[in-house]
Amino acid sequence: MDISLFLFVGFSCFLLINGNKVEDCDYLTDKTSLQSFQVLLQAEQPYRTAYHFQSPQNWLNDPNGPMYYKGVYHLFYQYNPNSAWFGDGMVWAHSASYDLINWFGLDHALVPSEPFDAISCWSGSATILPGDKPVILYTGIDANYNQVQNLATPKNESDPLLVEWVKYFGNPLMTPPDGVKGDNFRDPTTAWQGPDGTWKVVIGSYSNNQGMAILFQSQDFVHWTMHRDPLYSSLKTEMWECPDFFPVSINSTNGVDTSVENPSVRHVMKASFNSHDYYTVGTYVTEQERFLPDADFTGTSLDLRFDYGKFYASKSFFDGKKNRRILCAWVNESDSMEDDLKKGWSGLQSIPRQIWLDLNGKQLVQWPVEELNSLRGNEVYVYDKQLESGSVFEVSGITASQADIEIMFELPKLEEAEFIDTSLVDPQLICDKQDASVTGKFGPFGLLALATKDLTEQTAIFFRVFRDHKDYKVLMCSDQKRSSLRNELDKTTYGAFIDIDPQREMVSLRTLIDHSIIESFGGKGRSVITTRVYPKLAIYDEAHLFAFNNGSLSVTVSRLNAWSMNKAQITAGGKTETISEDFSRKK
Ligand SMILES: OC[C@H]1O[C@@](CO)(OC[C@@]2(O[C@H]3O[C@H](CO)[C@@H](O)[C@H](O)[C@H]3O)O[C@H](CO)[C@@H](O)[C@@H]2O)[C@@H](O)[C@@H]1O
Repeated sequence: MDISLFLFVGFSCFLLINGNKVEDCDYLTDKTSLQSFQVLLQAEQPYRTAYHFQSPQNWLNDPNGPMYYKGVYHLFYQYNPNSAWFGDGMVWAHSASYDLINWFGLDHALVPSEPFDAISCWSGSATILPGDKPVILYTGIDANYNQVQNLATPKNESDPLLVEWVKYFGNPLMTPPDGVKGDNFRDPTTAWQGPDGTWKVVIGSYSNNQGMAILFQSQDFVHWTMHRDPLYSSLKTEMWECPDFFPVSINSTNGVDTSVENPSVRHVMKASFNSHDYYTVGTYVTEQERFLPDADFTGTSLDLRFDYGKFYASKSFFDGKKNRRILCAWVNESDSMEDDLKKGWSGLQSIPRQIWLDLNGKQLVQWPVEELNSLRGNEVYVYDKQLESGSVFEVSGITASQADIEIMFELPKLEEAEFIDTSLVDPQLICDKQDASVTGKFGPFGLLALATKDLTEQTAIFFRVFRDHKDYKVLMCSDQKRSSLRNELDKTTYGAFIDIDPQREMVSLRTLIDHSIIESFGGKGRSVITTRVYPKLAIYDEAHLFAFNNGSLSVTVSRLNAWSMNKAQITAGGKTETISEDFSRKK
C-alpha cells in the first residue's frame, strides 16, 4: 500500500493512496484512525504483488528499452502518470536494479514535450553503440497523432543510472512511409550492426493486408533510409506491435549480442498482435536483408507463442553481465476497468526470463532469471508421494499467496493413457472443454493455487497426457474458472502442448504465485502460461496450495519443492504525480 502524499491546500487536506484521492483529513485526525485506515486499505489491496514489478499507482504497459549498462539493469516502461487507465500523455517511466528483481524508481526518462512527441512517448528500445554509448529509439505520437520514430541519448554517459535523457534536436528520424497509415508505424526494435558497419532496425507496421517489420538502415544512427522490402511480413497477421528480432545460439543456453551473425546462430522474429506474442525461428539472410522463417505465422493455435496466457509487448535484451538473453513483458489485468480505478493501478511486468533455443532447434525455452531464487524463504518438500485417483493433498508450511513451487510427476504404466481425439487441435479449447473438473485417465493432475481450504476458490494448473499413435502428447492447462467467487472477471482457460516425451522425461512444472499473478513453466520452460486471478477469499493467509490428481490413473509426485517468497524491494520513482482533473478517476 502506497500512501503517496498529503496535500494541504489552504484549509483543506486530502490523501493520495495509490494515486487516488480517497479521504478528507478530518477523518484522520489522530494516529489510531490513520493506522486503522491503513489496515482497511491493506485489506482492500490483496492483488498487489510482492515480487513482480509494478508501479506504485496508475496504468503501466509495455516494457521499453531494457538494458544492462555499467553494472545496472534498466527497465523503462509505458506509464500513464494521470490515470489507472491507458490514455494520452504516456511517458517512459524508469526503474533500475542490480539484480533484475529489486528495483528503485528514477525520474521519468521521456515525457511528451516536443512537436514530435507532443501527445505521447510510446514504446521503443535501447541499443548500446560501440564505445559503450546507450541510445534510445522510441515512437513519438506527434501533435497530429502520427507515429514517428525519435532518438534520445543520455545527458551524462558516465552516470550508470542514466537518469537524464536528451531528445535529438533533429527528430523525427523516421516518419510513416507511403502506403502506411500514420497510426500503423511504431515500436522500433534494438538496432543491430551488419558486418559492413550498417545499422539496421525494424518498425512494427501493417500495410497491404499484411502485418510486417519494416526495415530501416543507417550509417550514423541519425539518417535512416527505408529498405525496399520489409525484413518479414505475413498475410495472416494484423498490425505488428513491438516486434523483436534477435539471434540465438544453436548449441548453448548463453545469449548473444543482437548484432551477432554467424553459422552458430539462428534468428527469432517476434510480433505482438491479437493480444499475444507470437514468434518464429528462422534464418537471417543478411545479403538480401530477408528473414526466412522455418514456419510462417498461420494466425492459428499452431503458431509458437512466448506464453500461452497473458503476456504481451515483450522485449528481450542481451545481458552482457551474465551472457544471457532476458525477456520481459507486460501482463495486463483480467478484472474490469472499474476495478482498476478502484485499485488505482493496472498492469504488471512478468518476472524477467532467460531465453534460449531448445536443443531440438524448433522452439525457445524460458526460465525465470536465477536471481529470483534469492527471494526464496522457508522451504517444504515432498518426495515419492503417490497421488491416487481423486486425491488432493495440501502443501502446507509456506505462504501460499506468495510462493515458488517446483514439482515433477512420474507416470507409471504410460501405455494406459487415453488416445487423443485428433479432431481437437487447439490446446486452449481442449483445456476449456476438459477443465480441471473433468476426469480423464492421466490427468488432470497438477497444482491448485490460491485456493480456499474447501477448494471453493482455486486456480488449477494441470496436465493431461494422451497417446497419439505410438507417441504421447502432453497438454498443460491453466483453468481460472473457479479462481474467484467474484463476477465480472475474465476467467478464460488457457492451454498449450508441451514438446516433451514422457517416456524419457518426467512431466515437470514450476509455478510462481504472487497474489494476483500465476506464472507456470511446463516441461522445464518449453511451454509457459501466465494468468491473472482475483480470489475473493483465498487471499493472504487464507490462500492454500494443493497438489491434486483428478485422473482415473494414479501418478507419483517424484519431487515437490515449495518456497515462501520474500517481498522484493520495489520503490517508487523520483516524481510524485498529482491527480489531473482532466482524467476522472473518482471512485
Ligand atoms: O503504450 C503504447 C504502446 O502500447 C502498444 C502495445 O501495447 O500499443 C497499444 C495500443 O493501444 C491499445 O492498447 C492499450 C493498452 O496497451 C489500450 O488500453 C488501448 O485502448 C488500445 O487502443 O495503441 C494503439 C492505438 O490505440 C492500439 O492499436 C494498440 O493496441 C504499442 O504498440 C505502443 O507503442
